[in-house]
Amino acid sequence: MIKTPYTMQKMSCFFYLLFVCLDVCVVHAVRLAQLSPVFLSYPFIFLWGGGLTRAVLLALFALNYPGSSPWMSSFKGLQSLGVLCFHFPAYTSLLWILGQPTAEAVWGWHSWERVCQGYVVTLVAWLYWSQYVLSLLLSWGRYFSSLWTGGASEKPEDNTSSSLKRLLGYMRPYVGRFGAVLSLVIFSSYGEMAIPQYTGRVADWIQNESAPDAFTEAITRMTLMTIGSAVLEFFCDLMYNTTMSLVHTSVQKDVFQTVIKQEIAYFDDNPTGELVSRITTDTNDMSEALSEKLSLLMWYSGRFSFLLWFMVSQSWKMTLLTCMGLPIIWVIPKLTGSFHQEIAAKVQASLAKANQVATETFSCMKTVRSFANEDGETERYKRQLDDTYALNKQEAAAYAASTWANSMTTLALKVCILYYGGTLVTRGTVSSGDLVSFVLYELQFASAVEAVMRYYPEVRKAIGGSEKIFEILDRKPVIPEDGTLAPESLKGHIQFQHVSFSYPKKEEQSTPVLKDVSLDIKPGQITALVGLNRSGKSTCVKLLERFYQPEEGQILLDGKPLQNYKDQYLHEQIAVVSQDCVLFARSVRENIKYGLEDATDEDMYRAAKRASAHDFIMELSSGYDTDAGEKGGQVSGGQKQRIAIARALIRCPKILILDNATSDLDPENEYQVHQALLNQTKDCTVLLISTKMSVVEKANHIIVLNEGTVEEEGSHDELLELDGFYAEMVRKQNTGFHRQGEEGNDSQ
Ligand SMILES: Nc1ncnc2c1ncn2[C@@H]1O[C@H](COP(=O)(O)OP(=O)(O)OP(=O)(O)O)[C@@H](O)[C@H]1O
Repeated sequence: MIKTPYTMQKMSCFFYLLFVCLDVCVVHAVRLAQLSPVFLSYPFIFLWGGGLTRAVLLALFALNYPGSSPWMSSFKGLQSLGVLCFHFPAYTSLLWILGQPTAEAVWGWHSWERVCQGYVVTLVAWLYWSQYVLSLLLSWGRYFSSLWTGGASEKPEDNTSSSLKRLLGYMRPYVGRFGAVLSLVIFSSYGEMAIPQYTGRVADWIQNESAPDAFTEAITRMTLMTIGSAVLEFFCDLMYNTTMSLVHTSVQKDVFQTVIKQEIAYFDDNPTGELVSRITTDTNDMSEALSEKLSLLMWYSGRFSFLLWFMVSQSWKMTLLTCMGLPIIWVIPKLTGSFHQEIAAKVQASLAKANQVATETFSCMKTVRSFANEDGETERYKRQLDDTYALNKQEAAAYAASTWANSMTTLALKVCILYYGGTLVTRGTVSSGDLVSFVLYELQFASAVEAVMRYYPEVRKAIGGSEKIFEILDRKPVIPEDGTLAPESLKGHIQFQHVSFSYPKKEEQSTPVLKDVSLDIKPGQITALVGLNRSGKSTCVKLLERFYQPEEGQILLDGKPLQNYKDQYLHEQIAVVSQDCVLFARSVRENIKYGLEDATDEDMYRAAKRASAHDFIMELSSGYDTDAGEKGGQVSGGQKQRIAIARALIRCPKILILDNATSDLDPENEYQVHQALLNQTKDCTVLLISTKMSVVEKANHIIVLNEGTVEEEGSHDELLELDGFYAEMVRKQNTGFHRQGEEGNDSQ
């Protein structure tokens, strides 16, 4: 017979019904067989054999029935089948091992009541598997065994696990404090058990007033333990939060240190705001989550453990009932809650659409008015609001259902416990005080488990979020190894030999900025580098500062490759003052002595005088202690540039690079600064970059760059005589502006 999809659908509808019918038939057939004289003397063998027969027949049916559900033939389905068929033999065997009476269980397992009970147990087991309770417990076990010991876990690590390991690394120096916190958590959680425990004792005393001291004793103990627990909690919180602040500070410090050591290209690719957010916001979020949620998780875990312990010691049967009921308590509100959330999201989307209509209408008000369509727009808005109202009604119903389901399931569990507890009290297995204590424990237990389930994923998420921080901490800067050269005397002879370079770009193809550039910058001379904007002048300077590496060719300093010099030495010998020089939001003194903490005030005054900055600094409100920073600074753009020049000169560099350094100065000051600089840096190699031809014409040698290549070079006079690119630039700068028509008139 060909099975059409319709036939298959019908068959699958009947699958579970047939499954239950078959199970009932098998159970009753086994029951009849059990009564046969052959099996009467081997009840346990029969019990297990019956379970096996049941499992095999049901599995064969599940695997072969054409409309069988895929879940039933999956591992989880077969696992549940195993629970259904073998939980009772296992339970009965356990009773037998514990020396408990088993006759009722052995001969009564096929009753209707027991069969239904079996289905409930299987359902609870399935809920455990399908929820993350088990995975949560397992992953805890895995974490605490592998992380503290530093051992490798079996599975490949996920991000959260590796981030947690790193975090624990930061916590390790404070292991003593964490140990103390843990002890305080344990003692304080234990103290919290006093109220339910002694309330039970008081209930016992009410029933049986024969021991008059028992009441006073119970109340006294309860009070002392509760106060003790509160005091310990206070100290624990204090110690935990201060320790976490220490951890936070050391993470922040390390991130800052790692970022500052990255290559310059890294700062080109990562906006400053993003880097600052990594150091501040991300670390703050992580530490807040850890301080708040991890501490709550710890508290509730402590409470959970003690509650479980006390509940088991009170009555293991009632504890088992509570544990079986908990998954139902979680799952039903979760299902109704997710339905509510789904509708709430739809309501939000609908509201956003209504807002969009309003925004669009008001922003195009003139168009609406000129087409006299006010009523049309009002109608459109109303239609949108009607949609929102329809969804609102659904949301209200879903919310009510979710709250109702929540309280009903909790109530149902409590009623079950009270009913079962009541029967145990009637049988005399537990006292009524124990039942009171148990009910109070159970109340706290449900909320502790719920809190653990809520905070655990949040803590995991926060730890996983810290992954970005650790990514930065793990990043190795792409910088060639530091050189070893640091000669006592340096001539300052710079050579670019066939240098080609393009800026590293993440996605797009990078275009070459320098193409086969060869330059010879003679020691002790003034060399000017000129060219149109974006011709690559500043790039040459950045390569000299070793911010980037040439792709081809090499740069020599005194005949030796630049990368062979020590980084610190190089930056002491080469001082760069650029147009976009930045002063820090600190005093003028700190700015000039930047990076040279042992420089004397005399050195500072000398450098300031050479940069023509001393006089104006002395006139500032607080002299050298005036704030020179970007914000709130009292110094103008030109003055800032002269302070930046003083900052460069205090190092007595061998090579001075002025990259449009005087562009913010008026002609008078520019002349003064240049004159002072050139007079006082006689033994220095000076590389002068300027777009002003009047500035560069005094240079010993002029190199003209055009679109990343050397166009021409020579002295000012030689280049003028050549009448090429440089001569054209000089001409253009000396020619005034005029309108085209006027040009025509002029020529007439
Ligand atoms: N950090 C960077 N990342 C990517 N491209 C860059 C970077 N810095 C400069 N460039 C590009 O390199 C080219 C050369 O720039 P450079 O600043 O060296 O020219 P310049 O001659 O000094 O120009 P200007 O006179 O305008 O300062 C330009 O196209 C510029 O956009």
